[in-house]
Amino acid sequence: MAASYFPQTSRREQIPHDSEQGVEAPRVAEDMQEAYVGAKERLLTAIDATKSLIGGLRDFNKKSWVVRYPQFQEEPDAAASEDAVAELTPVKKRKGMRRSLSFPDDPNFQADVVVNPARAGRACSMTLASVADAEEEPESTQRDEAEGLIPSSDSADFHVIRLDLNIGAHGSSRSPATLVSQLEKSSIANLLDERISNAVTHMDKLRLRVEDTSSKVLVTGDLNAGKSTFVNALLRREVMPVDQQPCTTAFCEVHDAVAENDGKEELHILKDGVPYNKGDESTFTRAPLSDLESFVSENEDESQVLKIYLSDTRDPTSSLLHNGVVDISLIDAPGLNRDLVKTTEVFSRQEEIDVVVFVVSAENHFTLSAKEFLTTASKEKAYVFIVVNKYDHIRDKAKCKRLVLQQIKELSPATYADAEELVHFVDSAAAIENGAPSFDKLESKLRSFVLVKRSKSKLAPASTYLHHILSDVDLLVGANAIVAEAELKRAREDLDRSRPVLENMKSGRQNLEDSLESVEEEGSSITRSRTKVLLTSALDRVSQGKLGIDTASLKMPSYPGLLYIWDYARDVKRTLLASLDAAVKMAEDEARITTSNSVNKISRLGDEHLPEGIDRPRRVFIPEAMFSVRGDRNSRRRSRHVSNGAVVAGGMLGLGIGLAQHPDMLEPTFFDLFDVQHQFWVTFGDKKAEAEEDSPMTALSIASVGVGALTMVGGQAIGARGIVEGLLRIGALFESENTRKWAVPVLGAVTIGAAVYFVLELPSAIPRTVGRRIKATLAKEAEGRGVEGTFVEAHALRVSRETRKVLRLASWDLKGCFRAAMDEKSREVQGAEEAERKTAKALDYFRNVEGKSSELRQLAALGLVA
Ligand SMILES: Nc1nc2c(ncn2[C@@H]2O[C@H](COP(=O)(O)OP(=O)(O)OP(=O)(O)O)[C@@H](O)[C@H]2O)c(=O)[nH]1
Repeated sequence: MAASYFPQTSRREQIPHDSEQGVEAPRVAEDMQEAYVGAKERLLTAIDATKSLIGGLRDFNKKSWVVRYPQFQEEPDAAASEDAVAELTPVKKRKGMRRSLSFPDDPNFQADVVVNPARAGRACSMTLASVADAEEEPESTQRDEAEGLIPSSDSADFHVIRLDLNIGAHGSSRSPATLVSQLEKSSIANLLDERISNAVTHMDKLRLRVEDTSSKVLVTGDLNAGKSTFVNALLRREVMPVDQQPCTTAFCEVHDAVAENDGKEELHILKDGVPYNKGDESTFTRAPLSDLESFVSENEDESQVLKIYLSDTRDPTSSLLHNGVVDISLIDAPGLNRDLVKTTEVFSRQEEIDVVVFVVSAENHFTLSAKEFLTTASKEKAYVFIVVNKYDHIRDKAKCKRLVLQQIKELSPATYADAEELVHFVDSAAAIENGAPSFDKLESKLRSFVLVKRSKSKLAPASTYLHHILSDVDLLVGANAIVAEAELKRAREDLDRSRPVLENMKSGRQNLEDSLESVEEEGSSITRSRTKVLLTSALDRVSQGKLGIDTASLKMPSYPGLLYIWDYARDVKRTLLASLDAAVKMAEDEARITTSNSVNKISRLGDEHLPEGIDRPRRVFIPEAMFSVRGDRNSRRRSRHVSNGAVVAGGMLGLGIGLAQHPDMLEPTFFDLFDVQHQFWVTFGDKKAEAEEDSPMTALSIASVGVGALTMVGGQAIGARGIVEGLLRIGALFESENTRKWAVPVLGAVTIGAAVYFVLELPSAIPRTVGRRIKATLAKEAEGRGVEGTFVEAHALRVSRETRKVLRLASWDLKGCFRAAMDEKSREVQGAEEAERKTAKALDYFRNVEGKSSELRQLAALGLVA
C-alpha cells in the first residue's frame, strides 16, 4: 500500500467521503498550507545556512587547512565478516559501514573507519574502526529506516562533490600511488573548491525554486468532459467559454490578478515562439477579459497560449486561485481527443507542472486517448487528481462509481489507492453559482494535493540536495577530522618531546657558558703557572751553569782544554740556551696536555648540554698544531715580527727553537769567560750575590779585580781584541813614574790570578758565567717591557694565551652548536605549537561543522510526508 498524502490517518478519518460532512476539509488544507509554509521557511533557512557552512568550508580550505579529499574502499573481507557477524549475533551488530579510508594525495595514510550513514535526525558520522569496535551498540538503536522525504543512501560515497580522479595516462589510473605524482594536495583542494563553488551556485537556483510561490495545475481531459465548466466552478465565475460543442483550443492559464497583475483583470495573448515576459509588452498582446470568448471561438484551429488574470474575491481559505500562500495557475487545456495527446504529455512532463487534474465525464468514462494520457501521466507523476464530472446526469451513481474506480485502478494504481483523496464525483455546472458540499470537499482536497505535490516538486529537490551535500560535508569533515586528530596527536607528541629539551637547554645555557668560562680560565691559568714554574727553575739552573732541564738529548760539553776555551764557551752557551729552549718546549708540551684535558672537558660539557641527535662540534683538536707556525706567508712574517719583539725565544717560531739559534746570543764574549762585573760585586760586598755564590777570595776573584781595574781604565766592556788593546794601554801606563809604583803589584796579582784561573777555575766557571750572562742578557733585553716582558712571563703569557685561544675556539664551537641546536629546537617547538594550534583549530572547526551539518540536516528534512 502506498504512503498516504496525509500525515495522520485519524485526520483522514475525520473527513468522511460523505459530502454532507465535508466541512472538516478546509481545516486539513489549512494545516497543509501551514505545514508547507513552515517547511519552506525551514528549507530556506537550511539552504542559507548550508551555503554559509560550505562557503566557510571553502574559505577554511583556502586559508587555514588544505581540506583532504577522502576515498573509501569497501573491504571485501570486512563486508563478508560484517554480514557473518550480523547473522550470527543478532543482538549486537557492527554499527555503520566498514571502509578503508585513504587519500589520493597521500599513499601513506590508510585507516579503517566505520561510517554511520545519515538518517533522520542523525548526522553521518565517521569513526576509526578501532574506536567504533569499542563502542558497539545494541541492535535496537541501530539501522533506523530513513523517514520523511529524505532518501536513505550510501553515505560512504560522495554525491555532489565527487571528484573524478581517474586521470592516468589514458584516464584509467586508479592507483593512489600513480595519482599522487599527478595530484598535488593543492590541486585536489582546487578541485574541491570548484565543486563547492558549483554547489553554492546550484543552491542559489534551488533557493529560487523554493521561493517560487507559483504552482501550475494542468486541467485536462476528454473533449467536452466539462473542463472549462470545472475551472469556472473552481473560480465560481463563468470565465472560460463553455459550450456543448468542443470549444477550447487554446491553453488558458488562469492566474490570480491580485497576486500577479496588480489586481488588474485582463487577457495576455502570448506570441508564438517568444518567451513570455509580463514586463515586456512585445512578448504578448493585451486584451480585455471580455474578449476571451470571441478570441477562443475565432481561433479555433490555432494552438494558442493565453494568460488570464482574474480577481477571485473569495476568502483565501476557500479560494484555490487566491489562497494567500501559493500562486496557482490553472491551465485549461484543450480536450485530448483533438489529437493533442502529445502536447499534453509533454506538458505534463515539464517540471513546472506540479499537479495534473484529469476531468472525465461520468457519462462517457475514459476514452482511448484518456486512457493513454492517464497511463503516461501516472508514470510521470504517480498521482493524478481525477474529477468525474456531470455526476448529476447519472442515475445509478454507485455503479458508475464502481466502474470508474475499476478503470482508474488499471490506469493509475497509485491514484486508485488513494481514491478517497484523489477521485471526486461532482457536478461542476451546479457548483459554479454557490458551490456544493461535494465540490467544496473536492476543492479542499485539491488544495491539499496541490500543496503536497508542490512540496514534492519544489521543496523535495532542495531538501534532497541539501541532504546530499551535507552528507558529503560530513564525509569530508569526518575524514579530515581523523587526519587532524592524527596530526594533533603527532604535534602534541612532538611538543612533549621537544619542549622539555628546549626548556632544559634554556635553563642550562648560563650554566654551560659559566662552565666553559671556568674551563678556559682554569686551563690557561694552569698552563701559565706551570710555564712560569718550569722556566723560572730552568733559568735559575742555567744561571748556575746547569742545564735548564734534565733531558737525554742535551749534555753539557766537556772541557777541551785551554787552547779551545773559546769554542768551549760557545758550546756551553749553545747547550744552555738549547736547554732553555727545551724547557720552553717542555712547558709547551705540558700546555698541550693541559689544553687537551680542557678540550675533553669542553667536549664532555657538550655531551651534557647538547640534546641527543644534535651534531657535536666537528673541529678536531690537534695538540701538535699548537704553537706551530701557520703555512701562509703573512703569518710567518707576523711570527718573525713577534719573535723580534717581546717573545725572544720559542714562541711563534715554534717548538722552543729560539735561543739556541739566536746568532747574537750564541757568539761568546770576553765576559762569558770573565764576568768581571759579577766578580767585582761578589768580591766587594754585594750581599745578594754573596748569598747566591758562596765563594771566598778565589784566583778568579783576584784576576777579576785586576781585570776590573783594567776595565776602569779601558772604560767599556771589551772583547779579546779589547784585552790586547787594554794591555797595550797598560804598557803605556807604565811609562809614567807614578803609575809604575802601584802598577807592578797589580800586574803581578793579575798575572798570578790569571794563571791560576786559566788552569784551575776556568773549566768549571765558564758554564756558570755563561749561564749568568744568559740570564742577565735575557733580563736586559726585557728591560723597559715591564714584568710581562721578561723571559719567563712572556713565555707564560704566550703559552697560556695559546691554550686560551684553543679553549676559546672549542668553547666557541660548542656555544655555536648549542645555539644552533637551541634555535633548531626552538623552531621545532614553534613548528609543533603552530601545528598543534592549527590542527586543534581544524579539529574544532570540523567537529563544529559536523554538529551544524547534523542540525541543518534536521532542518532541511521536510516534515511533510509522501
Ligand atoms: N449537467 C452538467 N453539465 C455539465 C457539467 N459539466 C459540463 N457540463 C456541460 O457540458 C458541456 C461542455 O462543457 P465544457 O466545459 O465546455 O466542456 P469542455 O471539456 O471544456 O469542452 P472543450 O473545452 O471543448 O473540450 C457544457 O454544455 C456544460 O454546460 C456538469 O457537471 N453537469
